[in-house]
Amino acid sequence: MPMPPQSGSTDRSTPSDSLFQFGCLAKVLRVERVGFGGYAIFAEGVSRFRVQAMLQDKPHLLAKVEHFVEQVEDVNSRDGDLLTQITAFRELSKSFISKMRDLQLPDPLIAQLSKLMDNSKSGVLANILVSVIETTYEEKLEYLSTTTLKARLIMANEWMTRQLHDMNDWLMKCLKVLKISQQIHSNIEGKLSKKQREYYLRQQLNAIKTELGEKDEQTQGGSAGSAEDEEMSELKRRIIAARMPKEAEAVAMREFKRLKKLHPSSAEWSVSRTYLDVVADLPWSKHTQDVLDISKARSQLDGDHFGLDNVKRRVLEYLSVIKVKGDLKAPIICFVGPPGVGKTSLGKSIASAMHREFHRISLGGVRDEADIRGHRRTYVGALPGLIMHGMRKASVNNPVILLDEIDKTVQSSYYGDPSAALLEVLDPEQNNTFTDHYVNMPFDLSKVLFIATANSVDTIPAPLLDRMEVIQIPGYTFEEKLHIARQHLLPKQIKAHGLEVDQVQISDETLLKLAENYTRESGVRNFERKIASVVRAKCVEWAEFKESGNIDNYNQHVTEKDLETILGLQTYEKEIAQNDAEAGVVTGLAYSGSGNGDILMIEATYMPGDGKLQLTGSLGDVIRESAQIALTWVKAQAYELKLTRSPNVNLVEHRDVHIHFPAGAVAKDGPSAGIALATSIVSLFSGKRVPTTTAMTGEISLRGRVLPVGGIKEKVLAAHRAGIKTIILPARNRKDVTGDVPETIRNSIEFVYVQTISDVLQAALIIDERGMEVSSHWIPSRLESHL
Ligand SMILES: Nc1ncnc2c1ncn2[C@@H]1O[C@H](COP(=O)(O)OP(=O)(O)OP(=O)(O)O)[C@@H](O)[C@H]1O
Repeated sequence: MPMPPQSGSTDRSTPSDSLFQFGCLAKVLRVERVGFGGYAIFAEGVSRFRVQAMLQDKPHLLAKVEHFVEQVEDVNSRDGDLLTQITAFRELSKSFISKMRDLQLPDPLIAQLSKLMDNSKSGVLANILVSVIETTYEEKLEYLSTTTLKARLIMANEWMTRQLHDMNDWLMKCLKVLKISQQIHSNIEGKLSKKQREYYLRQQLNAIKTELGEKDEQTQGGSAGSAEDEEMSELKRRIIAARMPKEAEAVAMREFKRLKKLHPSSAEWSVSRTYLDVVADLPWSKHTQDVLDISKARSQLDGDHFGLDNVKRRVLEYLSVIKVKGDLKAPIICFVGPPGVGKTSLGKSIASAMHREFHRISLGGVRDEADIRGHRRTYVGALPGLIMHGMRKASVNNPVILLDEIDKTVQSSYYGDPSAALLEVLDPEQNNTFTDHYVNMPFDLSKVLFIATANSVDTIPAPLLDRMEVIQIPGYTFEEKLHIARQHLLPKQIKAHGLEVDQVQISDETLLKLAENYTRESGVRNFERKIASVVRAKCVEWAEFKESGNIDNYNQHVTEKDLETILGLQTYEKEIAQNDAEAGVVTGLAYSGSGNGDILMIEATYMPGDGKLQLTGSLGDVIRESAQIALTWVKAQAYELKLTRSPNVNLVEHRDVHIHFPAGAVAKDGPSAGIALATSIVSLFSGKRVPTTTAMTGEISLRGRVLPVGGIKEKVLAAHRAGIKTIILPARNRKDVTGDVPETIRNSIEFVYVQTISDVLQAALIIDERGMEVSSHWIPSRLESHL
């Protein structure tokens, strides 16, 4: 039904007489309850109409009307006057926008208004603008009753020109325009977000308050009571409470002011808000009080970890220096060792010994510099890097941060070099002004105690390694594992399963068998898992007996037989000792990048051919070159080694040699198989065999010298686990054996230290074709006399 355009009609007895003859047909979009008993109606104008005849007064007005279809502007129109008016109106609209910019209205508001201007026909736009600019009531009625577009534009242009002179008063009206435009261009129902509605309502409220003179415009942003304002003041409070350095606080406050000006529904608003949240959360000045009691730290480390005496001593020295010197400008310590030897848990112990917060950052697989240093805020979904994230999590500026698996970062990828970003973090001279790309302000990391862990130093970039003090944590012997299990792992697992310590009892022999037969690792992680399986099985047993009321029949002892029932048949055995020796087969020792030692079988054979060397078993370049060197050396020494009858005969003239490293799926590399390769070739051609209980490691040079290699302790432990009785090692590795290898192992293995490959052959090839020991005298290389 048409609505009277004059809601304030005074003469109710003859309504039809007091009504204006023109009206506006409107579509009701929404009716809302406003306060007590009041309603707000949101309506969208559809078209003009004129009353032709009043048909009825009561119970409601009924009239016969004539509708006017809105005249649409036609750019091809021949009416020059109309086109002039349209152009003038468009110009005025532009001035309107630029005036709004001058008034520094929020950018999103201006953007939306210009969009509306670009997309709306001049007629529609004129209707909107005339309804909000200052016009008299009569002028409004005149506008309503004007049905031609040209006439209406003439009026709009005149009034807008008038209005533009006093644009300041328009400030609030502009907001109204925006609201109207939104209602026209979107289906209001459900489309306006809660925040948008809140924003518009608050703007209206402010306008009303300004009208009533209750408050001035400056204070409009801070109206108390509104949830959003409370949120903003809370944010401001947090920024101030963070007690940032002066410059940082100035940046944060500037951002905060910008945030206040932004529209809450804009993307920029949430970006800015998240940023301020992060910045306010960072522990700029919060820290915990260090408690550096060296004797307490010692007992904490002893209580948490068995053995590792060298490591603990070094850690205590480190802590003492911090205590005496009072700052952390000591090199960052890096624990290097195979998996499961307690590197991470040592870091935790250090943190609790110092009463500091602990946070672990896993660097495994990090390949992007931005992972460390964050993304610039201009990126969609930008976040701070791992370091700042860690600081936010730790919520104090002096935590212990463990950079786990620092050797596993991907170096120099397409996305930048993460280790380059770590250089700044780890340099005590530079890290007091670490700048994350996201936070974009310097943050002081100098109070943080960084500890790094790695499985091997080989893959740590040299500049990074240079900033760290490496502390090696080698693998454990079975005896050590037994003690760790007895003192730590078993009680820990029993407790974790809700049992009492005396409810699961395992003898030392059984525990040792568990370690020897079911695990083959340098650390104790798998061992702990197996212990957990055993305890779990006992837990089930105990629960079943309890349920059946036969708790007295529960047997807390775990025997070796039980291990087989619970864990199945033993997974590993000392297989080496039981194999038969064969010509061309030699046991080498390997040290993998993950820090584990292992035995490495080498098999050689020959067949008719023309002297080619074939190598298989996933081999890298270095190990291939070692094989070439070994073959060249053997060919050069063939006569002296009694492999050929004359010095002029080529050992492999009519033969191809094939050397294979079983476990072909496992990649192998490095020079340390050199002496084993040479020995296997000599064994192949001489028919003399190497006992299966003899293993060897060492690099060879073309002149037959044996050069030292790394990973000795790991290799020796692996050999011991595999049942090796004799190990042939380079003489220059003697110090590694005496220094690192536990005495019990040193006593159970015979070590033969060698200078040349001739020494190796002498020590290794002691079984002839008939299985009898020979004491052949190997003639040293002619070249050696020149050494
Ligand atoms: N000497 C030890 N004394 C007591 N428990 C130990 C010892 N060494 C290792 N552990 C235990 O072994 C488990 C594995 O240790 P942790 O996770 O620290 O290994 P890691 O060296 O950091 O391994 P990775 O290199 O795979 O990260 C932990 O439960 C830890 O408490």
